[in-house]
Amino acid sequence: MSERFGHYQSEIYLSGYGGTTPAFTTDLTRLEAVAERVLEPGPFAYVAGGAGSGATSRANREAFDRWALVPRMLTDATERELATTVLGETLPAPVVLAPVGVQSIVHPEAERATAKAAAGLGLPMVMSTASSTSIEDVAAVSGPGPRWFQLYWPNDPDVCGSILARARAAGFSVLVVTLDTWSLGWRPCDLDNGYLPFLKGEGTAVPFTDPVFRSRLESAPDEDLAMAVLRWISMITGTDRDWDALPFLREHWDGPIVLKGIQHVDDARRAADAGVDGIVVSNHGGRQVDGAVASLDMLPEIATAVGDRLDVLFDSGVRTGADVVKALALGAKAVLVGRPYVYGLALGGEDGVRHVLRSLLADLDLTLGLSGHRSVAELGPEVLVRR
Ligand SMILES: Cc1cc2nc3c(=O)[nH]c(=O)nc-3n(C[C@H](O)[C@H](O)[C@H](O)COP(=O)(O)O)c2cc1C
Ligand SMILES: CCCCC(=O)C(=O)O
Repeated sequence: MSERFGHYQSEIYLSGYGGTTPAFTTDLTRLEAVAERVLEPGPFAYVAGGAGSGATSRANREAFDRWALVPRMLTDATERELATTVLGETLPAPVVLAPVGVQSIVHPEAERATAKAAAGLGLPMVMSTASSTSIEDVAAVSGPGPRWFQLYWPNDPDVCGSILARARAAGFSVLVVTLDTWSLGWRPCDLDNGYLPFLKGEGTAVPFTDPVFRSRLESAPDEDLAMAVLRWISMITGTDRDWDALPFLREHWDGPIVLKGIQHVDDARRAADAGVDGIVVSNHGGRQVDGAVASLDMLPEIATAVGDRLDVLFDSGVRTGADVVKALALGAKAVLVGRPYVYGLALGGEDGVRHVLRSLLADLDLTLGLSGHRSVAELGPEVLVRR
């Protein structure tokens, strides 16, 4: 265990057993229920909800239960190493904060609080294009560690270029391009509440602070919010692209490029052929296609096919240390975590995000060690059995 996480672990773990109760649960599978008590129905459903019947979100969790760890004994796992290298950068643990937009709907400090908590732990936060905070304001509170920026790809090339240039200038090095949300999925959970945060101007800080986007408007956003919002929504939704569009990104980004939302092995191969640096095997936490395959079920085949050509990352359904171990054993270099830290933000702002991340890291560290492994690099499919 590295010094860094040894400290987090002992503080949480020993204080818990010593009778000091945490501000809220250390069981990240219970966070949704706990956060529901503090959030308004609209924002809660927006965060917790999934596409359609919710089948994909459920499938994501069930897929983890079909794999089981087989602990090994007497392996001298007293000291564990969680650090790993992703996209050429060393991360203190194989955990990344997934891009989550509109964080102001759960806490006024929004992405600032999340960025500070991530920076304190040295973990990358992927800043969303749909953030409630501008690129420059997030950068100002980010730590010295790697900064990742997520792109919802505007169909106006000059606006896109301007946003990417700002992200580069603000020190973001990795570009994560989300492919699976070129339109919002069918989400009855939000339709039934009549709640879509963007229509209220939430999650528009990036375009509204962008000079090229603003030059496209007849009136400034504070004079005609509805028109500015509609202009933005029509730029980032409704346009699907094809593989021939990718060179545009290379022309406008000189760092690593990661494609998020890959589920089919042929798409993973195509991404590798296109020369991208990484992919996120993800179904957007079940928010886009109802009835889709669990993201974890596609990971082994994809990692086997392209893991030697690019970095394979994973998200959708990660809630526990064991989940992280399973995803790494099945070929992911690191996992992204979404809803759990958003619930932490809702429940306690920056401290709440930190509590969630530290709980996950402590659980990961203990699960790794008690299963008989000294480092995340040792994990492979042989540490699991299929139930
Ligand atoms: C409220 C919310 C907002 C999200 N916003 C974005 C976004 O702006 N960009 C993006 O690429 N993914 C977005 N996602 C998807 C996450 O990046 C991630 O794929 C997903 O949450 C992972 O699943 P999990 O929540 O089960 O961990 C969002 C997810 C949630 C819950
Ligand atoms: C344009 C969609 C942004 C938010 C998002 O990705 C989600 O709600 O899942």
